[in-house]
Amino acid sequence: MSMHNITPREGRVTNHATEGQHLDSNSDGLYLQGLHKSFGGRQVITDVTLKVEPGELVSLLGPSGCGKTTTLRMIAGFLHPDAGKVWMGSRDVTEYGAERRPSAMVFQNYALWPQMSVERNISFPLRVAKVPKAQIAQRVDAVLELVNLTQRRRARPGKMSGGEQQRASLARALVREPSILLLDEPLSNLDAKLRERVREDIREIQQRLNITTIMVTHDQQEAMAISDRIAVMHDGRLEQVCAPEDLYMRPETENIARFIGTMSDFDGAFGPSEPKEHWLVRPEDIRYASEGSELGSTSLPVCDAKVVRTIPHGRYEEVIFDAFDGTSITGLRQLDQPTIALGAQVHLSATRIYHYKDNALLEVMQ
Ligand SMILES: Nc1ncnc2c1ncn2[C@@H]1O[C@H](COP(=O)(O)OP(=O)(O)OP(=O)(O)O)[C@@H](O)[C@H]1O
Repeated sequence: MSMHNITPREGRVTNHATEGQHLDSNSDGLYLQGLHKSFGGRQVITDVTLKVEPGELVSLLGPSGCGKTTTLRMIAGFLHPDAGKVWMGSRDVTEYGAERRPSAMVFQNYALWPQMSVERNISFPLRVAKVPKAQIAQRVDAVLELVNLTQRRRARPGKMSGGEQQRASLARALVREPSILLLDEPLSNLDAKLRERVREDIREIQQRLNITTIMVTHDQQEAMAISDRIAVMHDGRLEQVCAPEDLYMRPETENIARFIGTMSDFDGAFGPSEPKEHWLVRPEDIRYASEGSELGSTSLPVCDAKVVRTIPHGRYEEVIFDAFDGTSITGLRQLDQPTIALGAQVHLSATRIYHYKDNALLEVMQ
């Protein structure tokens, strides 16, 4: 990637329409090979192996404390693994410090220097690296344009919005022309509305530069919205690495099934004289019929329950059922479906159910 050749395409970030011009990309792939890390005798990363293709955006997703940041810091070169290797392109960079790696990181808190203008902040890494002045000016201009901050180049971080600070921090990482971009919870300091816009901006820039990117997040919607693939971590291990839609439709472990979206426990039987079995089910897959009316044909298990709560969400409402064994099951009612009274007794079934044993997916029935 060559910053001074960047010709922005149409988009919210740049507002310049020069569609059709492409960048040369020297984006590196990333390969994490069997990473392990312990702190004070406690193992926090176990055998993390992950291959990221050049130009791909992969999110590391998982609950707090699962090891996402530790993994990112080992990729960046701020932390040395106890075992395993980090490859960038064809180079083993495990023994390199952060400054020798072809990667750059955007920090969660932006880490901008308050006393410096945006352009001084952005040019800083190049001044430290003693890049010739004319080249610095060119590269800073290009990257400011890329993140749409040209008009704000003389502003200090304290006078900028959260979104602008985020873009300045992204620009400071990109001005080094890294071949791998590392994002540590890049949107967590922004309010909900801005977060959606900035995440689209990040994706657009990432795709325009075709730069290999690893993003740490605990926000599944964020990961779903912009990732090519999502790597889900649990307790220091990678449990599943796949496209966002596969993660939702086919969670390979019970941990992930319960972490992504909503899953209810569903104890149902295939027939009146059949034993009950334990399943997991998504709200949109629940079907209900009030006592005395037919559920329609279903080959999947059925159980009895009553409506205990409805939660409006605008276009639809969540319906919370209590099964008679005490479990709570969440279903949905679209606004064009008949209303359902609190306390109503219903039969429940599902169009798709998941069966797990010892955390592993055994079968999906539909
Ligand atoms: N320098 C350290 N010394 C001791 N323990 C650490 C250190 N850094 C991380 N840990 C521990 O390692 C585990 C993984 O932490 P890590 O920050 O990687 O998780 P995370 O998934 O990024 O969580 P969060 O989303 O809360 O940032 C946690 O239990 C944490 O307490």
